[in-house]
Amino acid sequence: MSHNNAPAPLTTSSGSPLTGTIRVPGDKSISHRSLMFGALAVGRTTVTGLLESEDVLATADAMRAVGATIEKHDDGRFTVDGIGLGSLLEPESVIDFGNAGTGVRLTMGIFGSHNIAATFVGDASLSKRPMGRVLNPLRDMGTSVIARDGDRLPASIRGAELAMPITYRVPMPSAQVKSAVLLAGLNAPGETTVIEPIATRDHTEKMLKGFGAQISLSLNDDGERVIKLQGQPELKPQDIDVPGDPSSAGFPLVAALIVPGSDVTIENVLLNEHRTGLITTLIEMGGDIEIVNKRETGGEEVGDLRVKSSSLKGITVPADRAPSMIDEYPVLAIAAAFAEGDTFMPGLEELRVKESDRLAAVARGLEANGIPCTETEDTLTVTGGANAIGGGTVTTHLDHRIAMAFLVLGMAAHKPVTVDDGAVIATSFPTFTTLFEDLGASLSDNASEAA
Ligand SMILES: O=C(O)C1=C[C@@H](OP(=O)(O)O)[C@@H](O)[C@H](O)C1
Ligand SMILES: C=C(OP(=O)(O)O)C(=O)O
Repeated sequence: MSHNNAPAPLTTSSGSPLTGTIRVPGDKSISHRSLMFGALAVGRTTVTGLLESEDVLATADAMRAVGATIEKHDDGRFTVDGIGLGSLLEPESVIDFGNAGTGVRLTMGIFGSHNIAATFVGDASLSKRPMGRVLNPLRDMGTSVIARDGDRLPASIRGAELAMPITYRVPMPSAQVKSAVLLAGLNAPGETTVIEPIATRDHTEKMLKGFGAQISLSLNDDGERVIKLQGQPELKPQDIDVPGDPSSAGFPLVAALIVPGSDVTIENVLLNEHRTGLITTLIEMGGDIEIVNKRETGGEEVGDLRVKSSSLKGITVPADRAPSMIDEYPVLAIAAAFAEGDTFMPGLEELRVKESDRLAAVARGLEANGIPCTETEDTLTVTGGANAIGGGTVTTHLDHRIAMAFLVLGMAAHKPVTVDDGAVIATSFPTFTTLFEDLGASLSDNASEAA
């Protein structure tokens, strides 16, 4: 896991246009859930296109620790032989989730309604992140918790003998919190209700339905989403084909827009409506992005993105779009650095509790590279243009998206850009370097040589 890897500085510099056709690895959200739901089903689930990143592999280990058998086969497929809901074994040792917020929070939900004890740890980044947002509703369902001050990791839980179904209104826009409550509700007798005032990614709902759970969605009088789950279903194994991760696609997408003369096609990208905010925003900024070959696989829309370098203009990004592009703001800020005028991004409070305080990390990184920006508690404004930029070293704070976003900056900036730790990229996008080299980008792990 990334917290065990030595920091490895990485530098990018501008050079030739980016050209070619690529595929980004499988979607991280769907990959985590494929392993979790496969573990809760009785029988064999097959997963093709699983993202083999550190976060997802930590989830595989966690599911093995409660009795699932997860294997990779020669053809690249993974199989998950599930133990079945209600039959989880007690893990024999501590569960280490490394850098993975989704992994630990959803797993707390699953374990929290089983009568087992488990202790969770993570790296320095994950140990700073708030876990109360999932531990509080779990407490309401009967889970006992001992956690570090502020409900941080390390944390130990013991699930109730019989979990109580609850009705829970999610206080912040978070698919992880929604999912943790629903997953705990799976092993609670009766109906668990989650009220979601602001829509977030719906992979848990869609995939649980595919695995045979009874789950329904309606809108209440206030227009809030009401999700109802009937507890204790028998989950049936599935064959899952994981589409390309739109959050990972954001990096070649922005790189192709800002590196002059580029023409890149990214195939097989997930186009779930709760994940496409970045594409919408970049098109509004003047980006030449064509969505072709739209099709449906496994209940999800996918398509190919053809993107050519473009003159961008600054815009105001609607705050209510944030949940559909929450992980993409660091790379959007890089696009904004090349756009004419100001790009104003409101509604960013959740960025403060990601792998790093992403609002601050982005602002400091832009400043280190001579790009004017203004940060408030929950907004970022970037003043773009074609001025001399780059030349800085960016502190990544164990945050893969900060590392990748600023490496994209270096591909188009006047001077090379160095990130202090490229090893963190393995959290979500282990093929990042080779994929960009295939497109013609210039990356170097020797900062002095490149600079
Ligand atoms: O449910 C998920 O798979 C995710 C939800 C989001 O987190 P929040 O729910 O904390 O916003 C996102 O940032 C994360 O990368 C993946
Ligand atoms: C926020 C992220 O992930 P997680 O919360 O799963 O660590 C991310 O991948 O940008």
